[in-house]
Amino acid sequence: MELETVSKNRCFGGTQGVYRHDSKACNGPMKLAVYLPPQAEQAERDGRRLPVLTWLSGLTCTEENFTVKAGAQRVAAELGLIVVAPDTSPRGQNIPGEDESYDFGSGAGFYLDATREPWSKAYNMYSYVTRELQALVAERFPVDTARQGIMGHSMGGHGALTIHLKNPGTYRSCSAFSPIVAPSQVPWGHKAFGGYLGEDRAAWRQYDATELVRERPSKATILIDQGEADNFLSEQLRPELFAEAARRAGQPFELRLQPGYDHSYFFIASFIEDHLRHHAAALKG
Ligand SMILES: N[C@@H](CCC(=O)N[C@@H](CS)C(=O)NCC(=O)O)C(=O)O
Repeated sequence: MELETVSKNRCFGGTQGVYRHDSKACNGPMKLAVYLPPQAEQAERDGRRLPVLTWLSGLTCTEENFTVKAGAQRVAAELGLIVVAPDTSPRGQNIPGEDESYDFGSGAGFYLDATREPWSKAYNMYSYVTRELQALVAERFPVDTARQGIMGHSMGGHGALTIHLKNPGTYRSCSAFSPIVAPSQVPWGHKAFGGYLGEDRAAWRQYDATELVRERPSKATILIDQGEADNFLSEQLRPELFAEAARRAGQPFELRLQPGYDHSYFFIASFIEDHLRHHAAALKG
């Protein structure tokens, strides 16, 4: 698969890269950021492979927000983790309404495969992340596909939880910041799922972490951080709904409520180290 280099910068002894490629699932060019820790060069020479984490960002983000704001590289370098951060939606599809709101269309792919026209021709972020990006990264970087984790923020926290619960053998570790845990029950989810999937609520269940955890809890311990001063907490995020369903289903998890923290990347930067260590420990060996 072709991968065009947009930029490359030395960072904590490794390399922060940004790349572009043509995506089938998203019907056009997609960008992604990949951090290679310093261990990657030696690993490539020795034919060894490193664990990889996929980060999924939230509404309005591109591959850039996490890369420049979370400060994940220092600890990823220490732990020898490759970190991949894709864009959050297809771009430039010329679909009416695509760029009208921050919570639908561009920047708001919701990590699902749309079934409604015209969105279904491009808005296939679930297949993009779990198949196309997966294959591309495995082909182009020294990643150990048996040691993969997934994490994300807000809409990307929803993506991380649902993708882990649907593919626990591939994405073996999971964590989330301020995730949308029950999209079927909150306004962001109603708008996105209604628009991409239609009004048949049965079709929504496969992309709702609170529904999924009831039916198929995983064995991994899911780490969730949530700021208590997050403006979206009570209307859109509602982590208690997931916690209750997870408890009943026997899903191991740790939900940490962090006093004073809001929804921003300042919150993510404050706790990203814990998340990276959580994944590294789960993917060890
Ligand atoms: N634009 C929206 C909020 C969007 C928002 O908070 N996006 C979060 C993810 S849900 C984000 O990460 N924004 C980009 C950033 O902070 O760099 C609003 O003003 O209500």
